[in-house]
Amino acid sequence: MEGAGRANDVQAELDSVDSELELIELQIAELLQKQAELTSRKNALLQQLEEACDAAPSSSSHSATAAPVMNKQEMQRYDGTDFPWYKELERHLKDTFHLSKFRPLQLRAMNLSMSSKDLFLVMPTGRGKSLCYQLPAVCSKGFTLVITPLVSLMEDQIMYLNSVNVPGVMLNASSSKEHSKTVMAGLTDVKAPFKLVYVTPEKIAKSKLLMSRLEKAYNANLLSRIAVDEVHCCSQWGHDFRPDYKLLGILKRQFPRVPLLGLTATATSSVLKDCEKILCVSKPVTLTASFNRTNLYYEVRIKDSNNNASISDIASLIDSRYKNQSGIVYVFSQKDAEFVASELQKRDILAYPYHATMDPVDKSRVHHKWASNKVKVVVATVAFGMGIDKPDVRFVIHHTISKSIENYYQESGRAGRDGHPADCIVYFGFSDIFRVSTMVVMENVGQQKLLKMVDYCQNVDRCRRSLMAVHFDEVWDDEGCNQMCDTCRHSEDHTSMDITQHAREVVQLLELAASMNEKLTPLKLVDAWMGRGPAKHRRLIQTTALSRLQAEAVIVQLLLQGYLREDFSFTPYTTHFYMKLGAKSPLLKNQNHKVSMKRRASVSDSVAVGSGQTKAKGGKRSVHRAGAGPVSKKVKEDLL
Ligand SMILES: Nc1ncnc2c1ncn2[C@H]1C[C@H](O)[C@@H](COP(=O)(O)OP(=O)(O)OP(=O)(O)O)O1
Repeated sequence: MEGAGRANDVQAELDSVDSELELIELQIAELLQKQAELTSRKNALLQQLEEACDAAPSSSSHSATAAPVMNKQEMQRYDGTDFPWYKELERHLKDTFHLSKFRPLQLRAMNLSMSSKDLFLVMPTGRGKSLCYQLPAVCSKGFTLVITPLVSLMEDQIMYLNSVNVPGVMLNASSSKEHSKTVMAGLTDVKAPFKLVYVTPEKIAKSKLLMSRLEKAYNANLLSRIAVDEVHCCSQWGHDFRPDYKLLGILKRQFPRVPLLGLTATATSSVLKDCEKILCVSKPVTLTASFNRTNLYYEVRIKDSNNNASISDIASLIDSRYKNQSGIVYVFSQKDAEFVASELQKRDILAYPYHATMDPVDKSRVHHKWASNKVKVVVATVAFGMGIDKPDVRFVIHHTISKSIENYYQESGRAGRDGHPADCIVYFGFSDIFRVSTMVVMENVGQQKLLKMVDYCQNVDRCRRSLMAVHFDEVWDDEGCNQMCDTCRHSEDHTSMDITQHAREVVQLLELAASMNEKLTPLKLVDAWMGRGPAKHRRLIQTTALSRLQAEAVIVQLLLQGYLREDFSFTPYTTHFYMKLGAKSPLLKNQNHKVSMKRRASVSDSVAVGSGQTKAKGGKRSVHRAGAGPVSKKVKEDLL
């Protein structure tokens, strides 16, 4: 009797906790709604502020704190060609650097820097930041001092400058005495034997001799400009803090008349504020290029457990939409690089593998053949990245998802550097989530970042650009996308599906497994739910009628929404992943609680759920047999 009374009490308390949790859910939903409204209001206000500033006269009496350093009209003046140095800039752009025109913001940055303004330039990787100090260096008296964190970056730059006959030298911890002596002497030589002098921040911090030579050069007006590459390294809030960068404030204190140019591909406004203080520059002009690559088309395709089907799909794309065009297929592992390349070869596609453990000679041979268009496709791990600067890459296909959206942006961003349209397609497979998890398990926020990538892939109703933009502190809305992603092209093509009952079944299954002291890997969970597990389970649980892809999509959704979570255990050889109940799973006990997911309406259940699947432009789907025959004679000859 007493036991029954106690059970009633517990049940009553549980009900009350349930309703409180439900209330919190509602409040969270309301807060999220409010956040969206406020963000949109904030953007509208920022727009109004910008317009008001534009309308104000340039010599306005705004207080220094309220007004931006320069208004839009003033800024646009620096895009002009009527500066005394313009002809020289243009001549060297063509004759020395062999480039036909400036890229967006380059001329503005150069004009500002040549006008002796201090400048922070935030531009995505590969957009041409270096030219913004290299070209002014060539057109100015004396030399430009460049602070770079890595010796390898310096070496690349010097190699490039030598190839275009621009004298550049570097000084770092491993420079020989003789070399250092020559460089030090050159710094005060009025004939300016070097136009660019690259040094590490440690050199500035530790070499008194260097500082005294720079002082002499400054007094002789030979130090024309200071460029601080990877300027975000100054700030502890940046992602790559370098203690020696903290000491670079000495440059502006010692050489106040020399314009400073800080360059970075990644810095929020608070990081830049911090850099401003550390470098002792007062109110620099900040130029920020949008990270939105408008010429890239983003698409997600669902990969089922049959790996060969996705390879056939990739082969079909390369054979039709990308016929004779250059591209990269990114894979997860070295083994995958070999496997996928050989499967593509079997399908008559000349594709070379590339990964970190290959012989360096083979690596550079593959790189060279690809760069010179003798081979169109490289199947590579992310080791194929640094220094890849081919302009005409028309497609980057990810055979496996990247470990974060930031990584995906970088990797896929190797497409379309020439500004012409190019495609970025990622194949999203359920089991890949857990393969990539093993790679990021030790990283600080690795799992969270991976789940954001999964969310990007699972999404069917939001512009893919807008999902990426959040990671760069930017707003790229659906209009800015211009139908250059699959969700914008199919904007009406999704419905909401109630998955509450499915969620309850999955939770019941995991509870049953836990009661039997069994751990379920994600794949076993799907198997068991589909009635493919051990017979003892099948008797006890409600199996699902969903297709495998649907079942996987529901489980991914439950993982993203926090009804499930990943758990892992380590052996000396591998990491095992298991599915566990997540923080929100108790909410399912409440009969009024609802869980839903969005899905593509037009995609047949047997093909994909939550997929961005679209047909290749040529209209063709996979035409090759899975596991097709041996490598063709033609490909064999080309491989030799
Ligand atoms: N105006 C231009 N026209 C054509 N190509 C250009 C132009 N300016 C630069 N480039 C090329 C030169 C390089 O091959 C490539 C990338 O330039 P680079 O200066 O290395 O980029 P970046 O400095 O922004 O990248 P990172 O962040 O990797 O240092 O772009």
